Amino acid sequence: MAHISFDNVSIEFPIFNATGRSLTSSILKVATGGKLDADPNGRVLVKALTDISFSLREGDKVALLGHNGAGKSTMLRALGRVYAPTKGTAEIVGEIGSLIDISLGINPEATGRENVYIRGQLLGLTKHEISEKYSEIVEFAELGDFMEMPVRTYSSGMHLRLAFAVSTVVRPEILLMDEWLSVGDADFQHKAEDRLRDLVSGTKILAIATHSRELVESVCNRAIWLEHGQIKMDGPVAEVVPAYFG
Ligand SMILES: Nc1ncnc2c1ncn2[C@@H]1O[C@H](COP(=O)(O)OP(=O)(O)OP(=O)(O)O)[C@@H](O)[C@H]1O
Repeated sequence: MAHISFDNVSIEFPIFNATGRSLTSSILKVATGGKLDADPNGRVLVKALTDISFSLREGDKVALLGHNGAGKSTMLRALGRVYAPTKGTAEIVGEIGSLIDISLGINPEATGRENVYIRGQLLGLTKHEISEKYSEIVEFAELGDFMEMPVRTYSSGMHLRLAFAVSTVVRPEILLMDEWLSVGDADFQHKAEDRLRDLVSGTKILAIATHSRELVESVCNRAIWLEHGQIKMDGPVAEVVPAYFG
């Protein structure tokens, strides 16, 4: 059973070329973003997440809400095991799929076909699994003979079609998204929307960082509101969304 449990998780970034003296308050400054603090040596620390505790179980489709710098992306990266907690423990059980930065690993000098294999392997698929899904990916991306051309010859929309088609071919238990992907021209967007909805409905746990009320209300059943790296509210969409968006 896929599940996630964060117990007093904090994530801090030490900044090596800044000192506490550059902060307007020597102890703590809060503006937009996480909290800025200084360690005993006067080194600046960005406290991106502080004492975060929550658990997610199968069926949870959670929106991460919060102003710029509140900690949403850091939280997604912690959920994806990209960042380990500086303090506390994060237990993440289940196969993770990330639609954050779908172009990651795409090599402009390689052909579309070669990139399907590169990106597919980054997503955790074996060569054999990619070969099995290859025609589905090409059909979805509608790139035809361009699959044999280097990606540097693609338009930006074609590039995104390829990245989207490969990235959405996996069916993870835990799906992480940074906003709803909107790619390609009107026709492709329509197809992409259907594919994303299908992917989201098939996933066991979804975490999506977003600033869109409409998206939260149509896709999620739970919302976590982050403020300066801490949980301000965690509950059903019907409670958190009106409190956050007003
Ligand atoms: N690699 C990093 N090094 C230093 N500080 C970082 C790093 N990544 C994030 N931060 C800090 O952590 C805090 C949270 O950032 P994060 O990107 O998680 O916010 P966010 O809620 O996703 O914001 P946005 O809505 O603007 O995307 C911010 O104060 C940011 O400055």
